[in-house]
Amino acid sequence: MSEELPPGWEKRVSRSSGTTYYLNIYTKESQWDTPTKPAEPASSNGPEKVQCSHLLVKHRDSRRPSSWRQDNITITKDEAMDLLLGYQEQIIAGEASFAELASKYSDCSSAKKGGDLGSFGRGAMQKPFEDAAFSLKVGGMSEPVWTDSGVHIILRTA
Ligand SMILES: O=C(N[C@H](Cc1nc2ccccc2[nH]1)C(=O)O)c1cc2ccccc2s1
Repeated sequence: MSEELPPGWEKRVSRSSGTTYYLNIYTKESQWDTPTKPAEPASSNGPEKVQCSHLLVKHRDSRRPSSWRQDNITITKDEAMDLLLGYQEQIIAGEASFAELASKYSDCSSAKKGGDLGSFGRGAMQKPFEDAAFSLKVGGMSEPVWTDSGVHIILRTA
């Protein structure tokens, strides 16, 4: 029986194990499983820009341990994480909106806009923040992310 492969795949035999595998001719990625749908062309490099809101909790070792909320921030990193996890729980439980809690508790000046940072491309924000933001789908919320500013949760809005 002619084994018709979906378009974009080539059947190969592994030199080491003699096992059949399949090569995506666009991305050169290989897989053991027989493909059932056309090979995806090279995946895009992701969006050029994202729009995010964030809730930042600073601590005594933050790059700038001061904010609109508190002139001199003295809590420890552990205390900052505990606070942030509490906010995250409230948001996930639907007890409060992201924007509500960011407005009240974020140590970033973006708190005035419900945490909205606007749209930004790669290279604009501290790398751990950027990597988390660009890995989110629209509507997705990150796990806590550490930067030199403190610890954040990020909501991608566009
Ligand atoms: O760096 C800022 N604020 C810092 C805190 C901070 N550190 C961050 C690190 C990554 C992303 C956002 C961040 N916000 C501060 O107030 O000490 C920004 C505030 C705003 C406000 C509006 C739009 C962009 C930005 S970036």
